[in-house]
Amino acid sequence: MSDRIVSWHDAPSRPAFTPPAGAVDAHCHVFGPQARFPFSPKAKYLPADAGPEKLFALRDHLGFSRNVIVQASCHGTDNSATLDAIARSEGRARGVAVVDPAISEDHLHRLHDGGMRAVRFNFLKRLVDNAPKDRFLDVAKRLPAGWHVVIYFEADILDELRAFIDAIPVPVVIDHMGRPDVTQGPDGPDMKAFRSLLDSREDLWFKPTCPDRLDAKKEGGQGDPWDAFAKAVAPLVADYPDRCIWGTDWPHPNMQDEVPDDGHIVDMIPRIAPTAELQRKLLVDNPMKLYWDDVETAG
Ligand SMILES: O=C(O)/C=C(\CC(=O)C(=O)O)C(=O)O
Repeated sequence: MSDRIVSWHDAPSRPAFTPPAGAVDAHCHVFGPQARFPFSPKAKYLPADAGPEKLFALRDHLGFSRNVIVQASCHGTDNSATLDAIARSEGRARGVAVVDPAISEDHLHRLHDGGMRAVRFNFLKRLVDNAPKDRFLDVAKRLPAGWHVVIYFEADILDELRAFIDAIPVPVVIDHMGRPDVTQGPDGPDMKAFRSLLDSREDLWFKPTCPDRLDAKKEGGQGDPWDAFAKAVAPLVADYPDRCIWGTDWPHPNMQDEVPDDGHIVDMIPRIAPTAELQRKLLVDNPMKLYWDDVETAG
């Protein structure tokens, strides 16, 4: 297939920021390789291969120790590519699965054995055909012990999702803060609404991630170095330091028109988490609690 998309930098810079020992890149994906792991017939984008070797080389290049690999929508509900990457990581990766809500308990436990610790519910219309809340809630009630739910949505449907989120009986992690308009600033309506969601339950976590998406030129932002993102997001990390986790979002699905430099993405970290204590929480303590609660110390 000649038109498979490349959405990642082939030679990202080395960041100026050095992550603390044991740092986790808690939001990244793998694509294929397609010859072994074909994309879903329902995929909304067809990327070039971005497999585990590339991901682990990037992890080392950026100074990270671990990855949380989130099943990308182009692989649908067949988690084989993500499970294969976890299996190749020598214990240094765990995952977030996407499942058919009718999945059996047995299958969920096999996913657990393969390193999955959460399911993702994706509400972006450009990525999935449907997002059945009642069926999502049913599977949320049947997850293995210790699992959580990851939700991906855009700010304009937050209100509509509140009752659904309230009803989820396990901890919830929100991808990219529910995609607020960061150009509104830290006190804009989108950030206010997101703070009100965070205040509604203690076991709600978030990813202060994707400056490249949220402050993209095509979203009305300025692009790299993503100053509006830094300004809007730093106060959120300061106010909820025990409930945030961070990731690169490599290989940046659908970002082929404004491919970010991963070194620059990492250099956003000290701008939103300026102290060593905040950095340790964001990159080590918090993701370890969610994904490696069976491991005593990071490293
Ligand atoms: O991965 C992300 O963070 C965002 C994505 C892709 C995605 O979620 C998927 O394919 O499942 C996006 O906004 O296109």
